Amino acid sequence: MFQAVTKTLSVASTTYVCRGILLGIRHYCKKTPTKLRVSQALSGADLGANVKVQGWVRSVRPQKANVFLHVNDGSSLQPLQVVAGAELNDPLLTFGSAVEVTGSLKKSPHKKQPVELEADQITVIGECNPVDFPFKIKERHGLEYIRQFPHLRCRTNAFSSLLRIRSEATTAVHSYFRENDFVQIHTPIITSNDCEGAGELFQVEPSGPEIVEDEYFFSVPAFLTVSGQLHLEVISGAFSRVYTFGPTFRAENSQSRRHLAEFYMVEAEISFTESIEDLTKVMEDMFKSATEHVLAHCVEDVDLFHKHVTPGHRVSMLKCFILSTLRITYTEAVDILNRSSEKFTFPTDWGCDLKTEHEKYLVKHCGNAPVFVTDYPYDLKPFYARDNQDHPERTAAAVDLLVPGVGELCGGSLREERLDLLSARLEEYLDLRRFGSVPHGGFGLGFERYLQCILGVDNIKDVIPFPRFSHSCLL
Ligand SMILES: NC(=O)C[C@H](N)C(=O)O
Repeated sequence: MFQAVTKTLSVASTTYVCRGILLGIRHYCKKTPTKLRVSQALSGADLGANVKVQGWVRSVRPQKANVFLHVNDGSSLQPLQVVAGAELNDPLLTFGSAVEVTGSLKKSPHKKQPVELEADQITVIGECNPVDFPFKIKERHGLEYIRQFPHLRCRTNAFSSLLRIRSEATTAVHSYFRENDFVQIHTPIITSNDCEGAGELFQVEPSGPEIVEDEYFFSVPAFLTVSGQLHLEVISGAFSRVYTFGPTFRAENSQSRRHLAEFYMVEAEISFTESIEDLTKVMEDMFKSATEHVLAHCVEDVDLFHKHVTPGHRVSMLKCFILSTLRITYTEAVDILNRSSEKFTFPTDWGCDLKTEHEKYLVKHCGNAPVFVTDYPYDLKPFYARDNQDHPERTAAAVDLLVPGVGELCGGSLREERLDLLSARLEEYLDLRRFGSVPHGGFGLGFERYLQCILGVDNIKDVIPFPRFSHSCLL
């Protein structure tokens, strides 16, 4: 069609048409700049290109002839510097406003900021009144302050770093399991069992007028899961390595800095595991591998935390990561506590539960590094933990990982696979042991506590996007 038309034109007019087309293409190219994320723009791969960047203004510095902006879109800690002629300045260009900038990417003379965007158009997409905005340009706001604004704290450097690290740590956990031949199982959120038997359950029932009184929706009482362990144990009867990583719920009426009503738990179950050391080794490897991954992939974000948000944390975090983790038995732990000159509030006799003050002391005693405590008194552990059948003290093949600043991060046990021993303890668990039962073990790791641990964050509410705890369900 195009050829047929041009054939009828004179040479001059053909040239004219071609030039027109070329100009049209150029015009079209200019009109459709490549859309880039801030991280892509900063990588320097598109120097000289006509690009469009969308994000939120992190700073505005008007000068005589120019206005300088920092724009970020959550893809990197570093914002993109935008340089525009003073004529593009606009009173609506304020800290927190959402903008779209088009222009060309240039090499910048500043070492810290190697790429900048020379703007030829800036559009304010969403206004932000800086007087009402809770964060101010040059102020460093503490985690406690920004926690009051759950809908806006992702705009701060600290929390946006946290979210990127959290995402990368999630990938790291999945990578570890994938590389080690585990199969991921989606265990249910709604369940009729209370795995731990600890009674910290949220009951699930529909709301609304259709509810028939005295009738359960599922015909039996149903709850939000407190642990995926029992479902993993079912699957581990056919798959020797399984894991799950999802939301977990505990109705603990606690406002502590280590508890949430909704948190993420990493749980694994490994068949043909015969010693607590084999299980401990998997916990240790996962912990190290995930931390190594986070350190390698989130250099700037982790640095921000260790330098500004939780200064001084780096050393102990690196220790957690580099050293192989100490192992002590519960009996040794109690000996350490009893030999110390520390005055504890709670008793430290053999058989007593280890309280936060004890865990803190043990971690300090072990050089402010993580420590695995194994072989707890049988009566302290849930019904499924394997009886070590030792004397005179009876212990269970269970292990907890204690870490600086957080206390218990991870807990696991060999599961009692011997039907006769278990039958004395719990009727319902028995069918899992009737058909091809094998020695196995598993563990659960509180993902938020892990983040607290590697970043040195004191309060668990600061490492989850939307914290839920008693009397608080904001947003
Ligand atoms: N999967 C596990 O071993 C975790 C353990 N059931 C807990 O909830 O702490």
